[in-house]
Amino acid sequence: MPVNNPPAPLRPAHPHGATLAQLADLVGVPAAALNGQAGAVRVGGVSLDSRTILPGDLYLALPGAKAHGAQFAAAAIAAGAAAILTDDAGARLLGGAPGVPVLTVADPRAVTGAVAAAVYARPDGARALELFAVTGTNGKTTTTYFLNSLLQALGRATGLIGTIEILAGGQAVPSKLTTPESTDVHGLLALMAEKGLDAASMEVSSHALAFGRVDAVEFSVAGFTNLTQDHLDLHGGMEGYYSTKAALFTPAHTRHAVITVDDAWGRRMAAEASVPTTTLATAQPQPEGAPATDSLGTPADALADWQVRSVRRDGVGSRFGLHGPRGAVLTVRTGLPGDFNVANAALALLMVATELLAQAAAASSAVGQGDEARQVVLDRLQHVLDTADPFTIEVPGRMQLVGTAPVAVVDFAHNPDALERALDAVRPEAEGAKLIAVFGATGERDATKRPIMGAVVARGADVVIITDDDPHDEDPAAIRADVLAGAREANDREGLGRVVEESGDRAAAITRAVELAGPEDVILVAGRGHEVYQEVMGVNISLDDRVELRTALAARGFPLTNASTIESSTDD
Ligand SMILES: CC(=O)N[C@H]1[C@@H](OP(=O)(O)OP(=O)(O)OC[C@H]2O[C@@H](n3ccc(=O)[nH]c3=O)[C@H](O)[C@@H]2O)O[C@H](CO)[C@@H](O)[C@@H]1O[C@H](C)C(=O)N[C@@H](C)C(=O)N[C@H](CCC(=O)O)C(=O)O
Ligand SMILES: Nc1ncnc2c1ncn2[C@@H]1O[C@H](COP(=O)(O)OP(=O)(O)OP(=O)(O)O)[C@@H](O)[C@H]1O
Repeated sequence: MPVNNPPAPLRPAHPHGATLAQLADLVGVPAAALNGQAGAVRVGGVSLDSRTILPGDLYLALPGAKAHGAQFAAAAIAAGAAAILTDDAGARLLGGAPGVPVLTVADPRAVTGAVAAAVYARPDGARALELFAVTGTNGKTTTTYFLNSLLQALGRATGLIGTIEILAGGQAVPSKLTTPESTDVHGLLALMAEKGLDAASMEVSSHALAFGRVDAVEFSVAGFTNLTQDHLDLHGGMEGYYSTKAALFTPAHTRHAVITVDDAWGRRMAAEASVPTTTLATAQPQPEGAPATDSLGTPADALADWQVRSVRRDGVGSRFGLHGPRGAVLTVRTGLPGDFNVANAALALLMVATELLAQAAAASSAVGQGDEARQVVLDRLQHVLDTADPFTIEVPGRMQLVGTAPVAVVDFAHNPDALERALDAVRPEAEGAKLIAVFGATGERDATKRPIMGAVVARGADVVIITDDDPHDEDPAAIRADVLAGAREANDREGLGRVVEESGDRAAAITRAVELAGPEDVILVAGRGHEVYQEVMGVNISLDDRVELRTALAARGFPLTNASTIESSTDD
């Protein structure tokens, strides 16, 4: 997702704010360091981007990979910044008399979350929202949408923060980052509380954890989906990626953890979590009755507190049972295709169940009615699952059905595991029917996954059309060459006999896929999901896979769905 012009920050209309003296105390700066009356200056907001400073804000001038925030201090002051917090290097860049008070700390990013939390805290210090966090390589967006839908079905007034959009009580704002900077996160949560919301679901990316974007945010329940290769450019390797994610499952961030233990990373996460943890196994026993195992051969199902069992196809979606301790069973349905959406639905349900069961246990322990209270929670959840069908929703660009014959799907899969699962989920059942995949890799992100993804598409699809994604500042032809090399190598070495084509223009690649399709075939356009711009050399070019696919299908007279989130998402 291109990040060119930061949007106006979403924050409360009536922030309580904090004085510089209070903030100096919080970050360990001696009061004597504040000259004259500076300690009495009250800041009403906080931002680490000069372009989103509002009058009276504290500007956090942080060192970055490309620049030092102090280089933008003049712009921040011109926008009305009342004070600056920075490091020694920033203070030197500011020179002697910037014109506003300056607080200097060794590592400003390390205190950013706490400062933002203090500025946006409610005067009574109360925690306003029940917060649910989802992390993992894949499934964060879908699981947060499922959480949001289930919480609403339970009567909660909800907010959502994630890759696609931010929902803050009647306002839907397209997202720039999966997890915004902590200054924006705290502003958003305060805005949600001001609007009377009482619960929110949030995606927490590994970048967010690495850059302290959820510092001083207290989650009720944090959920883990899975860990497979991605973002190795940031983390250096899987071990670094794992330990960054593991930081979420500590008392610094959450009160409870719900961890999917289908693979060895999940089991390690559950073993190392330092908060009360509930485990979930979603991998299906194969064959019937045998325990599910991971690549190390360990039975996941046998270790988990809750298990997904008896998955059955139901239309394009699935039905399953979620089995828990003491004979608990919840019967669940999701209308979204793929076993991974069974896992996402089970995780969302168990996160909410964990919170409700913890509340019920706390309320009933005094009167010794734990079992009854537990059953009331489970019955309520089952009632809502049966009546509201909360996991049958449209998640923009996630397994989104655009056409029916051929089945034509747009999906966000852009790493090896997601791609393999997405291809598997849409494989046509009719004999002789083809799966046609359109795919391309992003520039300036983990280049090692490109040939791997090329091979995955060649193995999973009958016809492969390799195209561009967001090249950013890289040469798109070179990115395609990396992906094509993986696809052709797998095709030749494994004798797959696939048709592999190249088409740099993504809209043309989608049209080509439709040209090659018959009504019995399936088209999967993977990698960009809900995105409506392609970023090429700093320029945003309008491109929406769903619109292109629909136009190409319509031109050939193929039947379309009436997916409702296509049009609206092109408005931003
Ligand atoms: C690697 C990374 O995450 N970098 C983030 C980081 O950049 P940086 O610290 O290097 O910033 P910089 O560009 O050197 O600028 C230094 C400072 O000057 C400030 N500045 C800069 C320009 C200006 O005019 N005024 C101004 O105040 C910046 O806000 C920054 O604080 O701080 C910036 C300010 O908030 C972020 O915009 C930037 O996100 C970049 C753009 C980004 O694309 N991040 C992606 C990779 C990311 O975080 N993705 C994950 C999800 C990944 C996934 O799961 O697929 C996400 O959570 O979205
Ligand atoms: N639980 C899952 N396991 C593996 N793949 C999944 C899972 N859920 C979804 N996917 C696949 O991954 C893609 C991305 O899903 P989703 O957007 O929900 O995850 P995400 O973690 O938010 O991804 P990102 O961080 O890249 O935005 C989907 O389009 C689908 O192909």
